Amino acid sequence: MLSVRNLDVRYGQFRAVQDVSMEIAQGDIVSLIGANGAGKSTLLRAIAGALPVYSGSVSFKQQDVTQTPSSTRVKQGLSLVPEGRRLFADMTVEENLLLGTTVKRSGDWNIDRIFETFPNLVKRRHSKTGHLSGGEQQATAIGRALMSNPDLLILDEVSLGLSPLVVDQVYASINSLKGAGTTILLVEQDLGRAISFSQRAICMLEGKVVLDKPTCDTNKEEITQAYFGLHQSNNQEAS
Ligand SMILES: Nc1ncnc2c1ncn2[C@@H]1O[C@H](COP(=O)(O)OP(=O)(O)OP(=O)(O)O)[C@@H](O)[C@H]1O
Repeated sequence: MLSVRNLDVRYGQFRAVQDVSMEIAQGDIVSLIGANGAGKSTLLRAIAGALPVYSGSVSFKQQDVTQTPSSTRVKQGLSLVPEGRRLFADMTVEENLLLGTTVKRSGDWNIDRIFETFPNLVKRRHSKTGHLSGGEQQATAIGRALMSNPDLLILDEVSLGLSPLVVDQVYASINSLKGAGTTILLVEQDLGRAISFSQRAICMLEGKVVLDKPTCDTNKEEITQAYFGLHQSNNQEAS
């Protein structure tokens, strides 16, 4: 589904993402973990085409998309829910959701199914998103991405700014996507949740991937070590 090879992304001279490679297969659920500033958002934005790549490549469904505009990647089935949600505050929930259909990809997602998946949005259907709670905004942002019927859904910090209860609700909704076969790459800071929700954990430190393992083969301690740089090399077995 996604193949990232030796990716470098820079802000001026600063290498925010350094020599990152990863392969994500169809149906994989992958959590991206790392401290503030580790390069997670930069990597996700580069994969989605929102940031130019300095070197390396991104392939999506066997096609090199390294130089492809983000709008074309959405049409191809790659959708990013960015950190901070980026909704149109003066438009209603329904209007924001309908924006997701402008790419006209066929699939099972339509506005009725979004409201079934996120029942907390039903009563807010005609409210401007600027007036919504954080959880409602997050659900709208995820719903808008789903309206494009993505094959790969990338979620940057779904839990950011939400209360634990609302995070549970958002995850319960995302959980229903697993059954639908959608491939998901998400940033999750809660290691327990990352391990229980996803099949694979990728940890970044200072722009590099320092751990990439199936969650059944790792644990909180090993990921914590990688997170703080106590883990020496990628894919190193815990001793
Ligand atoms: N527009 C920018 N210009 C210059 N440097 C930037 C820019 N955006 C991010 N950076 C730097 O790049 C590095 C990686 O940032 P990035 O936002 O990708 O990290 P992150 O892992 O997503 O962090 P967080 O969890 O805080 O969102 C940081 O050192 C950050 O300061």
